[in-house]
Amino acid sequence: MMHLNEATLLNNVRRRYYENRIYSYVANILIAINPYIEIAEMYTPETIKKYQGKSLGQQPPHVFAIADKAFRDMKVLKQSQSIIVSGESGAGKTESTKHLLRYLCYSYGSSAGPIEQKILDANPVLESFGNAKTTRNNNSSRFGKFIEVHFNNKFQVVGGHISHYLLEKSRICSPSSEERSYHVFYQLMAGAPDSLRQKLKLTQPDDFNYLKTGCTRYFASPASEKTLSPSQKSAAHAKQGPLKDNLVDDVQDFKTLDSALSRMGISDADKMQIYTMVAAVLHLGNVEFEDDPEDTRGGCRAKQSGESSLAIASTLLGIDASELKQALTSRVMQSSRGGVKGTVIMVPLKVYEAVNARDALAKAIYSKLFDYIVNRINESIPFQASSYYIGVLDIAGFEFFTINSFEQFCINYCNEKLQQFFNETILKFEQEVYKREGLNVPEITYADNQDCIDMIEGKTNGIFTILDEESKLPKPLYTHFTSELHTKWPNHFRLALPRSSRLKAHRSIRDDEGFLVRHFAGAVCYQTKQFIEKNNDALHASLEGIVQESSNKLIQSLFSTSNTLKGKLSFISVGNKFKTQLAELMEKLRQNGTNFIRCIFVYRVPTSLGASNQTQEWFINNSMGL
Ligand SMILES: Nc1ncnc2c1ncn2[C@@H]1O[C@H](COP(=O)(O)OP(=O)(O)OP(=O)(O)O)[C@@H](O)[C@H]1O
Repeated sequence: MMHLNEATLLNNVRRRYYENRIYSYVANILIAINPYIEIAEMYTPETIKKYQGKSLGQQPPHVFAIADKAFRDMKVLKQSQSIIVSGESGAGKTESTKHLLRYLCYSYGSSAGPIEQKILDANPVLESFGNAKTTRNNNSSRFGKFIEVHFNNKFQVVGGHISHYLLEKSRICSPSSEERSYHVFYQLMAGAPDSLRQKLKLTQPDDFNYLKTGCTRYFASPASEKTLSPSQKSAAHAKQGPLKDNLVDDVQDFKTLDSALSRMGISDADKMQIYTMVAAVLHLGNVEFEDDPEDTRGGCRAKQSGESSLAIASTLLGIDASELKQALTSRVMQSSRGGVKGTVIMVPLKVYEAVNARDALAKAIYSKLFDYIVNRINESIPFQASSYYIGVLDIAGFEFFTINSFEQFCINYCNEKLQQFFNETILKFEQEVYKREGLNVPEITYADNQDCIDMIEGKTNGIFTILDEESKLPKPLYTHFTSELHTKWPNHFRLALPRSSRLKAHRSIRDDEGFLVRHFAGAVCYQTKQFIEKNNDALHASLEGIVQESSNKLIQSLFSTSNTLKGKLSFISVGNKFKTQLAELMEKLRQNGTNFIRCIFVYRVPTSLGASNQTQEWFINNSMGL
């Protein structure tokens, strides 16, 4: 390109996109535009063959070329490789990841032998439990992942390993109105055989509090729709028909999930335990609470209308119904004087506290189930003698909404770390090459974001540390945490009060209810209201106690390792866990060779504008999240 700037680059990829050439290179970085249609011949076995052993540039730009480059670099440099796939939600990261894995397994495995098949089988399973319909993407991954494909010293695929990050938990109890919870809930209701649905007492999405706040329609093709009986459909589904997507079909996807689980070596009995836990979460959500007029201390009781749900949930969870009821409506406290444990007292919970306890239990069950599923996948793709691996990182890009909470804070922190890594790898490296070759290229300046990272993760006054300290107080308060933050970082360029936001909606947030971080990609204003709850992975002791004694072996084992401090509210820091996981990931990335893929999402031009100057303007303003 004669003139290289954002506008010419954008125009170039746009013109290529209109010719179905969705891939372009900027140096070694692949730009991938989501085509939203199947492009003929794009990913066929013949196309795979064309890229095998070819240097970048010998064939048109392609995600396969990056996979092959990683493979060749691994072989020649004798070094493990990473492929970092970035982009906003819906940009095509997960689809690119799947193509990369398919390419590696087909090209350098024993032509999709059992191990390769199991690596590929991980995708439908992960998607059932970790993906959901959002307003931006019908199949949005609500967790980050680093998938390693391991090779032996002959450079053949021998196994794999998946690490996962930050499953979005708020979705489990309250998906927002246009969105859905995790696919598996709908897949079970739409696609499981009658006998299984009856056993699990699964009816239709409207019947469950945890689903009915969101969209209750299934994804179904015309053929799948015909298999659904009226009793399986929600009112919205019956009225408006199914949601349609070429890649998502709840009826079909249940069958795919079930057979993928079997191929992974999960027995019918273990599958039953998995499905049971999924159903238990839904029934638990139907247990509701009201003030107890007989309790003088302002406690609550379970509503009569939810008794049958309580009974079903307890049966499925393998715990006694009355014990579950008690653990949801009260918690155990043990007074300690002078280090000696005193009497045990039952503290009644208020309605909102019982609701929080119930939701915390549901989230804990589901997220532990997700951990278990990933562990089982990893057990199914073991390797003894791995020499090197190629790891593909598929993790959410920078997020900036009107309301930004703890999840956005963690994701944006992760993106700060990845941006720093990108700066180190690409920009520093390029400049070293220019210098070495004596090219007179002016030095490229870029904003160093170490100060932002330090402010977030620093051991003494980092935001995560301040949050953890607040969480350990007897009565943690988000307003106190927020004030502490502003006090400890009064004049830092990266941290400001919400009122300094350019957005009107943020300027009305009180000083002790939010903070603004000037990230590398822009300023984001965070609302701290739920930071303390979202940063705590612990259940209160009474609840933890009863699930640990469940007669359901899977539930018992999943909760057995938890470190409950008997008689006290324990605290398990989500932020700290993420920080540690991310440090491990960055360490791996730094040791490996690196390849970058940047996915871009193209908004479709409203057809109402037609071919006009307005369309052109719309496109320039809205088209690509570069
Ligand atoms: N290469 C492709 N060819 C055809 N369609 C694609 C391609 N890549 C993505 N899509 C379409 O775009 C949708 C969104 O892609 P994908 O799920 O990969 O996005 P993502 O970046 O992983 O989003 P999220 O962060 O929400 O998980 C897919 O479900 C598919 O319909």
